[in-house]
Amino acid sequence: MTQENITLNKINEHKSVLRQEGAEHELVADFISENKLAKHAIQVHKFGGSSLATGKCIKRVVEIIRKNCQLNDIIVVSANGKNTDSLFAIYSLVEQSITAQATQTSDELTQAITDLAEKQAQLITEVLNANNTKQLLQLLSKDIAQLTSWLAGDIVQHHNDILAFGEVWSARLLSAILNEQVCPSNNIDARDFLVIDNEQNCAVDTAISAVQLRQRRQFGKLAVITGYISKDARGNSCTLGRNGSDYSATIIAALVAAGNVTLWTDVDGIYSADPRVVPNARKLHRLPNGIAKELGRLGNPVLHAKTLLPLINPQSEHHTHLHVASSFDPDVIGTEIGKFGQIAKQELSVTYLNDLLLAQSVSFIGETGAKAHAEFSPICMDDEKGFMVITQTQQKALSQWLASHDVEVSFKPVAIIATVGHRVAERGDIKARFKRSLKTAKPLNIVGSDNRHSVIAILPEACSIELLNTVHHEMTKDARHIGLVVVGMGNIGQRFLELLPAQLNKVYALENLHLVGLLSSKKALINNDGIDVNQATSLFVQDAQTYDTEQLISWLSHHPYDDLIVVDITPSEDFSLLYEQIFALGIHVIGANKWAASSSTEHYNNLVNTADSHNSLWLGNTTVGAGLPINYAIDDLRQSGDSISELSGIFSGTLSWLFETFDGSSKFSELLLNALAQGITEPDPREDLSGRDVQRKLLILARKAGFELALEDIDCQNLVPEALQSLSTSEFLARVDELDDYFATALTEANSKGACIRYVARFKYNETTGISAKVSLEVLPQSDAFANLTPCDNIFQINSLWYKDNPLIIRGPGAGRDVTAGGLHSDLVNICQQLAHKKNQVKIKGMN
Ligand SMILES: Nc1ncnc2c1ncn2[C@@H]1O[C@H](COP(=O)(O)OP(=O)(O)O)[C@@H](O)[C@H]1O
Ligand SMILES: N[C@@H](CC(=O)OP(=O)(O)O)C(=O)O
Repeated sequence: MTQENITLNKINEHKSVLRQEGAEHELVADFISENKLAKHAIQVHKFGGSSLATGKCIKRVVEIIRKNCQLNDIIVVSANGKNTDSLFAIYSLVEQSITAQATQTSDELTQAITDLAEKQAQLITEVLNANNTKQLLQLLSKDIAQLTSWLAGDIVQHHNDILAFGEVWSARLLSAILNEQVCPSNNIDARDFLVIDNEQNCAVDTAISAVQLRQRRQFGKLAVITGYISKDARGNSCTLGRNGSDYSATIIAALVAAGNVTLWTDVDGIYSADPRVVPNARKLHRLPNGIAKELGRLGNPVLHAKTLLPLINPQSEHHTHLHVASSFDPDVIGTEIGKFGQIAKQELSVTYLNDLLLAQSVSFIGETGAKAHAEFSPICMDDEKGFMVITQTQQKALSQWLASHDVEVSFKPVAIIATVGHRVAERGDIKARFKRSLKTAKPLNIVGSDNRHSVIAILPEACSIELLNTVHHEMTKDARHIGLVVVGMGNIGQRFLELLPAQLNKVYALENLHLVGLLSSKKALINNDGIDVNQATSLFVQDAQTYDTEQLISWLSHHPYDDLIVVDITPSEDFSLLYEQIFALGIHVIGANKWAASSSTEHYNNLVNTADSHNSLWLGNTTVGAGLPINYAIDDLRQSGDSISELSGIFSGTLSWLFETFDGSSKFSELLLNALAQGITEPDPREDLSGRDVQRKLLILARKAGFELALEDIDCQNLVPEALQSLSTSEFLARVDELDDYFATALTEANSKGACIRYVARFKYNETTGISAKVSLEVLPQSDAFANLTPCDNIFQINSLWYKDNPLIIRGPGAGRDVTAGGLHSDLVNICQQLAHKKNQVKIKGMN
């Protein structure tokens, strides 16, 4: 949200330069016209009552504005905390006292007004400097006098004027603190520009409202506008209904063609059920417009039913993004509401509404039913059975409407619980699950909504928290969307991708895994709506774009998945240096890349700690022995209580091939060139002969086994003589026969004792002598387990408390396309299985 913004300070600087140049006039026109350029489009930020409830909250909001806004943005505010509730309560005290003619209420009323005034005064005093405090307290006391006088008069006439105080005070206070601490700001009462038809339909007169808003905004000042309130054509105060400030924000966004609306609240997004009472609710990262609209209609408090209306205008080419974020945790990515592909459409939510009425009448059948539907937009309706579910406030109007048709109606109190998701009313499997989960609630009826995005059960009693949790669990128990990013489009990367479609089809644990990123060192193809796994490589070739690390980290920081797994199939040290940032974002890594796991002790420990503290998983079975389950075996022994004392074996497929094949019948150099031609060695065979690769692998395994050591703690015999070490590859290959004498002698000597030569890795731990580790050419008896391998095979031998005299041995191909890509798939399944047991964490202020 912050990236494209110019900070207020920068704008101010820019403005003062332009002012000196006498160019302010152009700038005014520039900023105030409805600018449709994405980078400069106006952003609307709406702060709900919960975000403005206390002095501390307000200061947090000021900080969000300082960081995220520019001067032509618009702030919309709700009443501080529960002030609207208090104003409603005060109003009904007066109503009651009028009907009951009771005198006692007047004390209660005085107390309620005093409490409200004191609370507001305390907020003012807490956040403003002395001068502004004085000024705002004077205005507050004038308002309280006005409120008291309205309450003593015709309260019905002033109903909305009374309710409006909450937003008026809140906007005035926020604007004052911004003026004092951040930037010039003007406080606008929406009743000065926002004209609606009537309170029932809240249809906005956009032409007049847009012109009046333009007149009210002042160049160079950040506008703070009251939410919730408006006026009718005669200038009377109106409200947009409870929670209506969200709707105010989107109306204003449409009036100024804003690029973005952020609804700042106390929860970090929209959840699959009310997170205050459903602890396992899932955050919906990307909510399709139609589903959001249906959720608002069916009771989701974060989304007022009308919020989306101003933003979904099929005639307009302009598109405004809508976000929900938490002002208590502004850096957490919230929910984005918009147009999304298949993955976002798979999410299900559960919502409920109590205090409704089931109206039954024959005139809800057929043609009159269609008319009733158009007139009342019921929660749900069945025009064959002749019933509709409406709100209590609609009862009177519906009765009158039916009376004019001369038909009878019966009303019964009911509640609804609904499962909401893309076209769920057409999904037999979802309807069946929903029905099963409702068994004990004995619903009166279950109907699909007109827009097909919900299945609604009509309940004879209020929806209990228990029922909500049961239904939610049943509908979402399998849901967890995991994004997969594959980095490295080389030989193994390609094979990994080739195997992916079949894996996704046959492995249950991968059910909700979606390929969303493909990266080479220079290009990236990223698609949050999923990349077709059957065409991954060709789509990459066709559509990948150049990228840099900053862009990559920014995308990783904002990904919309429950979990993201990065599979690093590169040999790149540079990429391994990003692991720490990746882990810090809670992203999991499967690394075939050896750099990170064999980096310096300090770096490695940092990585492990960062991954641990952010619940990021790190698997790297293929760093050693390709697909052979050596890392898993070591992990398993450690976790089971065994302690490993020795690790040894032949860890290099290349050196295994060379020494298994070298029998003296041809020169060592001939064999080496042959291996190079077959692709058995690295392009520069010295990388294999240096022993560094084996040294790194031994370090990785020893660390896995729980020992703290560094690369330097492992003695490494370089099989390349010093004279050949610093040559270019071609120079080395031209002089490769200089290796022959050494290996011929070593082989002859070994053979004379009935032994052979092998390049062996050995790690040993002894309580008294400590750690000893080396990788070197050894002379081994022909009977040794390491002596008789199929060329290219690896062998790993573990000695431990449990495998003392007769060691545990794992042996098999230690390199190759299929086994390595297969090993990576095995890590992938393993991570997905672990994630299936992970609990969600709902972030709500006060709850965690
Ligand atoms: N499905 C849901 N997803 C997110 N929040 C929900 C949901 N259902 C209920 N809530 C609750 O709605 C509250 C937000 O209500 P709202 O009145 O919009 O707040 P604000 O004061 O910011 O306007 C949050 O505290 C949240 O706990
Ligand atoms: N203050 C009004 C309007 C509103 O939208 O408030 P909030 O954003 O706190 O839900 C109400 O309580 O209904």
